[in-house]
Amino acid sequence: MAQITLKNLAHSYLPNPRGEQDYALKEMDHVWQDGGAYALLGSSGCGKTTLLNIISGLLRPSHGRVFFGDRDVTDAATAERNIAQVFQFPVVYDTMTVRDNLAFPLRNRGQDAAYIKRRVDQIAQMIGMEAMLSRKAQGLTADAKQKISLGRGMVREDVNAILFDEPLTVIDPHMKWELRTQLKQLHREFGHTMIYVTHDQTEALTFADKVVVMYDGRVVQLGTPEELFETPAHTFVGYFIGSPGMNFIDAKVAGNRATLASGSVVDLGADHGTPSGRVQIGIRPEHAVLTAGEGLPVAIRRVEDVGRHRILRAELEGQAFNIVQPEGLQVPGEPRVTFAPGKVSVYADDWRVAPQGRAV
Ligand SMILES: Nc1ncnc2c1ncn2[C@@H]1O[C@H](COP(=O)(O)OP(=O)(O)OP(=O)(O)O)[C@@H](O)[C@H]1O
Repeated sequence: MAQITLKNLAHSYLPNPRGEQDYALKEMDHVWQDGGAYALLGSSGCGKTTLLNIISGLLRPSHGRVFFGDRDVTDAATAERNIAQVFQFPVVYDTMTVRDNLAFPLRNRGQDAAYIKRRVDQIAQMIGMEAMLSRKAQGLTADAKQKISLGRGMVREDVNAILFDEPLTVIDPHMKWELRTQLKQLHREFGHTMIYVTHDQTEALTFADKVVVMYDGRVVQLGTPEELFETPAHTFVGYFIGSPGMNFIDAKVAGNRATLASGSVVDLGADHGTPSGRVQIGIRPEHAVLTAGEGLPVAIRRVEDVGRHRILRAELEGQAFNIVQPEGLQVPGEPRVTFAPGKVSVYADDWRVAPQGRAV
């Protein structure tokens, strides 16, 4: 296992990139701790696969270096990096049995037969395929084949890292949840460095200890699921994490006061200085509270009942604004909204402005 370090890494697919816009990955410095379970999360085209391919050695970065531990592997081929990979679609040998497919990486490295049997049985149990070990892979469903790919990716205990690129795309929803839980269990047991690429926040937040959020070729935040929820470092994180995402309202900020376009003032609870650029305040729908008396006037456009709570689709200051209301509460006749103290974030040109005296 190894710590993975990216130094001044950047990548452009163009031979002569002219500016930042020509880079699929903008310059980044980044450390993936040995034994960490990371999810790499972001919408389509933000550079997740590019980054994963650079780590695995399928792609050579146009700038910067990649280290596994102290070793510079930038020019090392995938085979030399001692990693396991699981891709979006199954890669299995149809003519082999399920057992032989799972055993393949171990046999390749000359492990002894008793160990191989023990390890394959353990992995087969994890992916729920003990009963199929003697079957040929041919004719199995795509779902079953992908489980074999996952199992084969995890069968070796001595790899530097396991890289997963959207591995559950073809798996049915119920099994997805089960496999994710088992992957997490496996991580706890064996402590592999795992990097899991996905554009699905549920997948990322349930699998990973640390989530790396990418946007437009950059890592915009690396944090625990709780940090991403409570203190999004970038408006994209606020918008992407949560359901619905964070609300943003244009404002002017001075000290602990945010003044909105209508002249209404929101108390920020802490000094935020006088940020410049496009300044917005960000409020999670869960941190907005409907009242009948105090607060800002809000118009409720639609109510969606989603089980334990309701989502109120509203309008505040002429902009769309979502409120999550606990079950059992009523919408007042002339609704107003207040924000939970200390739960209003400030953004300047999309980046979070930390309250003074506190880290981001
Ligand atoms: N081989 C390539 N040649 C040229 N441009 C590419 C190539 N592969 C990816 N790109 C571009 O690089 C950017 C990042 O793509 P990448 O596949 O890394 O994103 P992604 O986040 O993995 O997206 P997805 O979730 O859709 O796979 C995109 O603008 C994409 O069009």
